[in-house]
Amino acid sequence: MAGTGIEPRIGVIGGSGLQRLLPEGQGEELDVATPFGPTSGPITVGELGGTGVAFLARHGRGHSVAPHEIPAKANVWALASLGVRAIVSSTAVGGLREELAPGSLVVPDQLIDMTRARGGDERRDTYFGAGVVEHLTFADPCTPSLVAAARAALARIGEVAVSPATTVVIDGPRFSTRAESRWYRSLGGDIVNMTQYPESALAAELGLGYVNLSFVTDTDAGVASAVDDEDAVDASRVFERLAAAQPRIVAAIAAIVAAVPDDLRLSSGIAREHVDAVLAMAPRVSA
Ligand SMILES: CSC[C@H]1O[C@H](OP(=O)(O)O)[C@H](O)[C@@H]1O
Ligand SMILES: Nc1ncnc2[nH]cnc12
Repeated sequence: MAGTGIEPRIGVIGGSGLQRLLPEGQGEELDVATPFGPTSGPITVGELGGTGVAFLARHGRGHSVAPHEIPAKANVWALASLGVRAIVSSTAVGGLREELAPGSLVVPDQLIDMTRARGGDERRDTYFGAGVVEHLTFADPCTPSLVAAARAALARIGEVAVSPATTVVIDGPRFSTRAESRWYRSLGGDIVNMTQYPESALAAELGLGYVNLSFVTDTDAGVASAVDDEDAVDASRVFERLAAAQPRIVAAIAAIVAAVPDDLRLSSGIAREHVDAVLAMAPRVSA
C-alpha cells in the first residue's frame, strides 16, 4: 500500500503520448526499486473513477527511454509488487490494413513476437530459469475476459474498437521496411508495434491480467501506406496525432480500468510459489 492509503488494483502502462493519467497534482509518486534495476520512471498511485491505479509511463518522463531500452522486467515486477491484479496498457501502433486508418482504436487479442532481444537484457522475456523451470501457457497473450470487457466498455462511451486483432511486435527503434510491412500483413498481422512484447508475457508470468488499447497513428510502410502516402509512418506525425488524441485515449483507458472485474481470476498454469519466489526477490537499489 502506498502512503496515500490507496491500494492500486490496476496497473496502467502509458505508451507513447500518454505521459500522465491522473490530473496534475493528484496521486503519489513512487520510485520502486526492483531486482531488475530501475523502472522507466516514477509510478503514480492514485484513484481513477474510484479505482486504485498505479500509472507508469513506459518511455519515462519526456519519452527518454527508447523501445529497445524499456526495462520491462523491472516495470512489470514493480507494478506487481504494488499489488495490482491486472495491467491495462496503451500503445501507439501502425495499421497494416487499409481499414485501420490513423485514429482507429484497436483492442488486440493476439500477437506475433518478431523481437530478437536486440536491446539486450531489457528485452529478456522471462523471470524464470536458474533452477526454476516454468513454461508459460501463452495462447492468449491478452486476457480474454478483459478483452471482452474492454470492447464493451469502449462501446459504452461511443468508441468502436477493432477487436479481435493481432499485433506484430518488432524490436525497433527503427520502423519497418515496405517488404517487412507487407510480410507482417501476410502473416496475419493487423497492427505493428514495438512494446507489447515482452511486457504481456512478463505480466502473465506474474499471474497478472493484461489488456491493451492500441491507437493507430499511421499505416506503417506497406500496402496501406501505398494507398495514401500521407499516412506512411513518420515519428513527428505520430507524436502530433498522439498529442491531439490524448483526451480520447485517457477517456478510453479510464473506461477500460472501470470495467476490470473485482474478482479477476487467472490461471496461467504457473506454480504460485514460483510467482511468489520472483516477487520475493530483493530489490536492487540502483547507484
Ligand atoms: C513514437 S513512434 C514509435 C514508438 O511508439 C510506440 O510506443 P508505445 O508502444 O510505447 O506506445 C512504439 O512501440 C514505439 O516505441
Ligand atoms: N508503424 C509503426 N511500427 C512500429 N511501432 C509503431 N508505433 C506507432 N507506429 C508504429
